[in-house]
Amino acid sequence: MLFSEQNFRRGEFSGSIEVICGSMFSGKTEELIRRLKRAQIAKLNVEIFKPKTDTRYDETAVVSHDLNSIPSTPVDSSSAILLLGTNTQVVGIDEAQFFDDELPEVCNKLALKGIRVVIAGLDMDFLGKPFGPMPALMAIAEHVTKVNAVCMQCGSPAVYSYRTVASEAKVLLGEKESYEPRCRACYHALG
Ligand SMILES: Nc1ncnc2c1ncn2[C@@H]1O[C@H](COP(=O)(O)OP(=O)(O)O)[C@@H](O)[C@H]1O
Ligand SMILES: Cc1cn([C@H]2C[C@H](O)[C@@H](COP(=O)(O)O)O2)c(=O)[nH]c1=O
Ligand SMILES: [Zn+2]
Repeated sequence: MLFSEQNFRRGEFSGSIEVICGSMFSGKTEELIRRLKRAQIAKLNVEIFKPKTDTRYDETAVVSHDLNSIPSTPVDSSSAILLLGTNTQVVGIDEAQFFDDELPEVCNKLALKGIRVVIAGLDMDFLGKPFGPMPALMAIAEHVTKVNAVCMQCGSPAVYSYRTVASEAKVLLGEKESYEPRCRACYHALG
């Protein structure tokens, strides 16, 4: 399924929520960008948001590890997403794990206004625990897509983000210098 369709109910567009989740390097951002660019090609009004704190590759754009990118608006809370333009038809949100607990309700309000909401985020933190608002978003979504990276130890499908540096902080921005994707067996072999 290409997720480019709008739902119809009684002849009017109705909104929906799609979640793309997985470990680091699993292709979440690429899949988000792919769906949003298709919506732009379909001439829909698309607005894209990311947390202001995520400055890893760019202050404003959403950028994948392969440096595919799409312009976005950095916001410091989920409620700011509700201030979008009145003719917005599709909303994209990247790094959803870093948002506050109000994000699911914000997305629900957008979907009830007829907006298609596409969200990407880490389902688990480096400890293998559910990350921020992601479990609640997955619960209320019409569609959940879980993507896998490649385990850097054995080449199997990877669902965990293993932290390779000494830090217990839940939030530690980084890429390959600080994390590697691992499969279940390699992650639990404790390094
Ligand atoms: N171990 C890995 N497994 C899969 N992809 C990887 C890996 N390391 C680097 N990549 C690259 O990362 C890209 C995915 O980047 P991105 O969409 O930004 O991932 P995510 O948002 O899930 O962190 C892949 O297309 C691939 O080129
Ligand atoms: C596992 C984990 C990750 N992070 C940070 C590291 C990156 O900056 C982002 C994830 O980016 P990606 O697009 O999914 O590659 O999150 C973190 O702060 N804490 C963690 O436990
Ligand atoms: Zn492995």
